[in-house]
Amino acid sequence: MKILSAKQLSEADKYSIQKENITSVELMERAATLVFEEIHKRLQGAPIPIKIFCGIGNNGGDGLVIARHLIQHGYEVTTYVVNYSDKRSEDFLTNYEKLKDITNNWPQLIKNEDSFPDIQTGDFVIDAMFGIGLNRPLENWVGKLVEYINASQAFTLAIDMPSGLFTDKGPEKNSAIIEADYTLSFQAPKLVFFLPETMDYIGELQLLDIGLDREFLAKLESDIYLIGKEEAASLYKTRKKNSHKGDYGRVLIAGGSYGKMGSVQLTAKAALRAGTGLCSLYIPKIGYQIIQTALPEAMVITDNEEDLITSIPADFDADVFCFGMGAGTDRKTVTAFRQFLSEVKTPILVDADGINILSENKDMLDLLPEGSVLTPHPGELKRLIGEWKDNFEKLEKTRELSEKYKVIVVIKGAHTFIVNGKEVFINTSGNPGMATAGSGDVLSGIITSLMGQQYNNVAAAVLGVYLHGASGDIAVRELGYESLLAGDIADHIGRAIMELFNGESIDKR
Ligand SMILES: NC(=O)C1=CN([C@@H]2O[C@H](COP(=O)(O)OP(=O)(O)OC[C@H]3O[C@@H](n4cnc5c(N)ncnc54)[C@H](OP(=O)(O)O)[C@@H]3O)[C@@H](O)[C@H]2O)[C@@H](O)CC1
Ligand SMILES: Nc1ncnc2c1ncn2[C@@H]1O[C@H](COP(=O)(O)OP(=O)(O)O)[C@@H](O)[C@H]1O
Ligand SMILES: [K+]
Repeated sequence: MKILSAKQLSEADKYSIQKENITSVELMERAATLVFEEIHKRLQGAPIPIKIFCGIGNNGGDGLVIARHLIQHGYEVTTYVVNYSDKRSEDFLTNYEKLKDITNNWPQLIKNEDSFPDIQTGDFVIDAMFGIGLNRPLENWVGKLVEYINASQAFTLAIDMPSGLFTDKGPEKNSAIIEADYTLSFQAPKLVFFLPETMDYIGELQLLDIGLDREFLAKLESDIYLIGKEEAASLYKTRKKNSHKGDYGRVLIAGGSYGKMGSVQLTAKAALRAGTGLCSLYIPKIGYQIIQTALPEAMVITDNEEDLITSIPADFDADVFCFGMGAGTDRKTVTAFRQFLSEVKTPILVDADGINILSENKDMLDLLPEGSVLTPHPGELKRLIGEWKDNFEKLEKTRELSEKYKVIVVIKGAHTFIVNGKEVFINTSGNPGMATAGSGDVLSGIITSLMGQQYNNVAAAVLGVYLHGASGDIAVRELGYESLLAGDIADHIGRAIMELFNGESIDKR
């Protein structure tokens, strides 16, 4: 699904109005009625005090429509107009009159701090103050009102987006933003819903299809895509009955050092679970017995050195190489990686200490084969691209790095971002149970495995990240967040692949 900007969404509104030959107030009625239906479905007429805070633009207009329907269905509603200026939008005014026509309980005006209403913890607050039209931070008493609502602890539903949040840029420091428990957003997801610094304001997210023109939406250009089950399933390649292990990739995973052999073991296990035909590991001598015992399906080659890696065989017959987990940054390992990069021809996946080595030796970035994949967590990314002022800048700097070195960068996080030049894919699977040691190693194994199975490298990264999160989601249902181990993520990859197709076994499709 495409992520659209505020400008594109307004254009889509305008186009759809023209094409369908409806008025903008009719579109508002349609959108806000959908919101009302969602609320009604859940509340089922419950006598909960509902307090709707409306701005004076079209987001406020939505709030007035929602108020009208709720009142007509017998709910206990108080409507407030946050009267920050006299410039009321036409559609707001139309719905203001319509609301006055059906109730004597007219909207109350809020004009300063003295007119803030009482809000109880058990109230249901609807935030219809500002949507995609916000163009500057909320100030003075309007900002204070937002903080007052947040402090109330009442359940808060944001319409289209939490008030105070911009659609296409990061918030200014200390600005007032509604901390929603739930956001019902129109038509398309907005980028800020997924960025680390703003995602917490959204609460749970639900998108409402308000029926904007499909052809127009399809033609809108966007480089940013949201990846869910449907998108992931479309990337999946079925297996042929007439095939053998050589068809599913020869993988070489190089890494590990004294005390860190678990990392490569997790990567190799994940690669095998994700379908790799032949998996070999290149590790220091110390790891030989550990790996052979823990993972009999993998083959092992050892370095001459006992505790760390001092060479990596670039001439090994592999479709894809993976380097970095648990490898350390000893001078000898840096030299080995440099030598390997100067010889290797196929794209590689670089994680963890591999990325740290690149950060400390930036000239080595030039040696990365085109289409290689880097999988930094934010700390590793910072070492690679330097500090950023907000997540929009982080994304821009990552795009520059990706374009300059022709590599795919996977920024790991609660929502992992896969950056391929200008293109960005945002993952939606995964859960906080996955914030556990080694889960990044498992991700590297899955992506490497798919690269080896002849997925193109971008598809491997996108599908790999989705499957990693989906495996974690399945494992957590059995184990709970706290108990989830990285190895459990690896163990559930098969189920995650099957769930792409609603649980059907897919090997004979
Ligand atoms: N047909 C459609 O288009 C549909 C639209 N829909 C709905 O419309 C919403 C967009 O509506 P919108 O464009 O009217 O913008 P909105 O978010 O209400 O705010 C604009 C107002 O805020 C003001 N303002 C801005 N920043 C401010 C600040 N910091 N402090 C104070 N004031 C500030 C700004 O004033 P100005 O900058 O001109 O002074 C203006 O008055 C969208 O999110 C969705 O909910 C749906 O019904 C579907 C159909
Ligand atoms: N809250 C979360 N929601 C979803 N995924 C998460 C969450 N926390 C961590 N993850 C995922 O877990 C992995 C952690 O990777 P990383 O930080 O490299 O861990 P490690 O180095 O211990 O292997 C990433 O893929 C990340 O996306
Ligand atoms: K809002």
